[in-house]
Amino acid sequence: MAPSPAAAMPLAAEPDDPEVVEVEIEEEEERGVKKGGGVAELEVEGLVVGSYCHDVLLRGGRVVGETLGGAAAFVSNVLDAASPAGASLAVVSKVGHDFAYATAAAPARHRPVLCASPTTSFHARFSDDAASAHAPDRQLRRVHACDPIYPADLPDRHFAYGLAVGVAGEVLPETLERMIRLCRAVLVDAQAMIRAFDGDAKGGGAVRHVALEATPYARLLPRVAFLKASSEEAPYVGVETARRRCCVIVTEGRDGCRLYWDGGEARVAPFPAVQVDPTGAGDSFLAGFASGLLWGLSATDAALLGNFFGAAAVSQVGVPTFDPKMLQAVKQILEKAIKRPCTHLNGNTFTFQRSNIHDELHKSLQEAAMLVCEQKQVNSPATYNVLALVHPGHFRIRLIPG
Ligand SMILES: Nc1ncnc2c1ncn2[C@@H]1O[C@H](COP(=O)(O)OP(=O)(O)OP(=O)(O)O)[C@@H](O)[C@H]1O
Ligand SMILES: O[C@H]1[C@H](O)[C@@H](O)[C@H](O)[C@@H](O)[C@H]1O
Repeated sequence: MAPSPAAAMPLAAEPDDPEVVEVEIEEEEERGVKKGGGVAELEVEGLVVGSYCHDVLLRGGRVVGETLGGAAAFVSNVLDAASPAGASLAVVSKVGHDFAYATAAAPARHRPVLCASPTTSFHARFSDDAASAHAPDRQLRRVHACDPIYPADLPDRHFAYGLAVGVAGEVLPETLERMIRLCRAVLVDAQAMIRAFDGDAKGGGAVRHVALEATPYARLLPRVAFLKASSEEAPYVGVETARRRCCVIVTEGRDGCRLYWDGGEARVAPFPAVQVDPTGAGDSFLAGFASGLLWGLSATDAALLGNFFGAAAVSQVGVPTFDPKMLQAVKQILEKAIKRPCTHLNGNTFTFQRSNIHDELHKSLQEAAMLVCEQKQVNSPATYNVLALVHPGHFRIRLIPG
């Protein structure tokens, strides 16, 4: 189906909510918005909720790598790198005293809350068979579960936007509800809502999916702006029902993604990548997408930025390091394409239509993506038998020699 003309997406909070009116006034005052026609650079704060974790990567029964994980780690990495000037981030994440990435050279970017329970940890068992873009590429097992994130753990202030990105059921339904009240637009990763765990008392067990409709999160969907699911998760989300309540984005691995809203849909093309580790692709996609919205792009155009950062994520093991020159090039492309360096996520509506800069933006970002691929090949002369090719100098991960 061809993308439809502009469609309107309501705010996360009800427009007649007195809290919203109050926020608008406070926001204007806090941001020093110039009145009377002056150009204003808005300051926008986002809220990311979800815990960091330890990821242990296994192949053929052997541990081949240990990395910082958790969607919040990947998401904040991209948002910090790609958001326009004036955008900042608060991250609410819980870890145990065993957390291994607090003091490393490239630590978790935002300080987590320390708990008595151990850090959430996952074992990701990769198969040797080449996975299709739509098939599961790994079996996940939760080994430990840290404490949930409660509504009271969220900061007591309002945010322009929020990302609910749990990995182990830690974003409770009541926490998501509080996020919806605090944030003007909320983006949710389906994995925060539909994961269930076969388990023992310590939280260990295989990761399964349950139907979103059967969870307490389902009633919150009409107040969510965007719901992202992988193609493996999409059947549990029920795209046809969900798209009537919010915009649903289904990521399709190396095939890019599709957006579904009430009244239209669009396919957004992928970028080239040499995949070494698929972990965090969906997280990086969601953050790239959110930063595209912050730059003022329509949802369909913003998904290009999602695909770009999804491709960048699979090119490295663990939380990726971005080349500053690549980031500069991306920001220049956006500044040139948008011609209006102001943040937009606090607008009243989102638009979905593919704009007339879509193809030009795709072409320019494709050139930046090629730079990433070429640079990677120059920097990675050695072939490591880890997940495929691995950057030997990557310091955020501990690779177990083959
Ligand atoms: N091999 C690839 N080549 C190019 N882009 C990719 C590739 N894999 C993923 N991407 C990009 O990343 C996005 C998210 O990937 P995917 O659909 O695999 O998410 P996911 O299964 O949620 O990932 P994960 O659970 O590993 O974080 C895709 O929509 C695409 O834009
Ligand atoms: O670090 C990863 C990542 O955040 C993935 O999005 C999630 O699916 C995994 O459970 C987690 O271990």
